[in-house]
Amino acid sequence: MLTVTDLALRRGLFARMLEGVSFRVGRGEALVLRGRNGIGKTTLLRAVAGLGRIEAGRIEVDPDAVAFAGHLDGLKPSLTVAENLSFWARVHGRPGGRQDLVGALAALDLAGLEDRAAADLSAGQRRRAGLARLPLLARPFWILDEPTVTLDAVSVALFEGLLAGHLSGGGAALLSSHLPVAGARELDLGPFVPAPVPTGAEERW
Ligand SMILES: Nc1ncnc2c1ncn2[C@@H]1O[C@H](COP(=O)(O)OP(=O)(O)OP(=O)(O)O)[C@@H](O)[C@H]1O
Repeated sequence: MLTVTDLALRRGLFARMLEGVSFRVGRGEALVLRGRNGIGKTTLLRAVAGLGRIEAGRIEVDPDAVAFAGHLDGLKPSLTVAENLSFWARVHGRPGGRQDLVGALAALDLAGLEDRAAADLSAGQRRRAGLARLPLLARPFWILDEPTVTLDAVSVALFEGLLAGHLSGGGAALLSSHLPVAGARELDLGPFVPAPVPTGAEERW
């Protein structure tokens, strides 16, 4: 479902990172990116989601298969939970009527919170509202940036159940997490390797 070949990325103008990264994620698989703070996990996830610049290499994935739940929850604070989910459904070409949200709200234990403004949610509730787009959009490839941050043990178990159901239904996922994720393979992005100085630069200096 995803093939990444010899990838190098850049964030901003000067910060080059992650040279020669290659991996595949197939149906029924989850792969967790591991590495120190700042190594480039978010940058890599954003690139796979089509949100970042590729310095070298190739990313092969069907963009219409992707549902991205980023490090920030992507919720507009002044809108209610239901309005936020409706917005996300419609942006992805799905119906976003009240009835269409029921399953996703239940899956993330948000029933009863649908009319609360996102600004008034607790951190864990906000994270669950951000993750509710996954069952809502029903897309086969999930890209998740630290999905369990701020979740309590019950909510982590809820998320793991959701992920397990997604994988057993033929879906796939690429995640970053500093915590273990049940049933997932891991890719250690290793130590940061500075980019080589471009040929000829020494003479100019
Ligand atoms: N907009 C930006 N412009 C320039 N550099 C940036 C920008 N955003 C992030 N960076 C840098 O890019 C590097 C990779 O950041 P990234 O967020 O991908 O790391 P990460 O592995 O996800 O870290 P963490 O575990 O802390 O979430 C960091 O050194 C960071 O400071």
